[in-house]
Amino acid sequence: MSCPQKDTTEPHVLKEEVIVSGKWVKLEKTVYMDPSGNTRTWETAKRTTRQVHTATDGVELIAILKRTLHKDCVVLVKQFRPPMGCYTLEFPAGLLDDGESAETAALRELKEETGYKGEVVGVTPVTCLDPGLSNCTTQIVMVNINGDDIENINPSQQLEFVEVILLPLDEFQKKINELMKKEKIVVDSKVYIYAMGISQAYFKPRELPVLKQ
Ligand SMILES: Nc1nc(=O)[nH]c2c1ncn2[C@H]1C[C@H](O)[C@@H](COP(=O)(O)OP(=O)(O)O)O1
Repeated sequence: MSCPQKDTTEPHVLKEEVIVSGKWVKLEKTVYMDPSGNTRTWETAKRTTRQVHTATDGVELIAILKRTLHKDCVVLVKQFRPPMGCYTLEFPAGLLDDGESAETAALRELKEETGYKGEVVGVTPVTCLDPGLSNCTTQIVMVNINGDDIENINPSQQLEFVEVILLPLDEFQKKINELMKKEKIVVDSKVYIYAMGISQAYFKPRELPVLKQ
């Protein structure tokens, strides 16, 4: 018995037209062919700041502060974000400068936003942030901070309106939830997903039925 053939096309972008452009952000009409071969349009937001020769707009850091006789802590930043109209809790982050690698940008942003000097221990490929709205991309950089290092004992950050928040890794999700109860703050989804992943990895294996008895 033969299966009916389904007509499909490799979807692709045909044309991009700028509708309006500001200094930092532009709105485009994206004309594309869908998988059925129909021509359609999409409203797309883009940053104007993307550097040439890179597909990455910026970096975000999962920075872990490691100190003798202290619990390992995740380094977060709290700041007022105009598009949200409120304070947010995020990983330290920033846009790439011209010619900069993700690793270099991550260590520069860490120093600027938190005062800490770190060491890169891992980096993701280019990942998308909100692909139904925008072509914005990020690379997440894993960084360890030696908190016993003299340079990291009293870190002084350079940004007046950014508050550094340290939360213990072993109670990460619980501490975020407590902070959200105490303050009117919106948590970045990557931060919360990381917290859920850590909880899952630490605690869920112990919830296997056989181990619960
Ligand atoms: N969408 C934006 N609107 C602005 O009015 N200004 C913006 C936007 N995006 C970035 N910026 C400005 C604000 C900062 O002065 C610089 C660099 O931001 P950076 O620190 O690299 O990134 P964030 O910490 O994530 O803001 O760009």
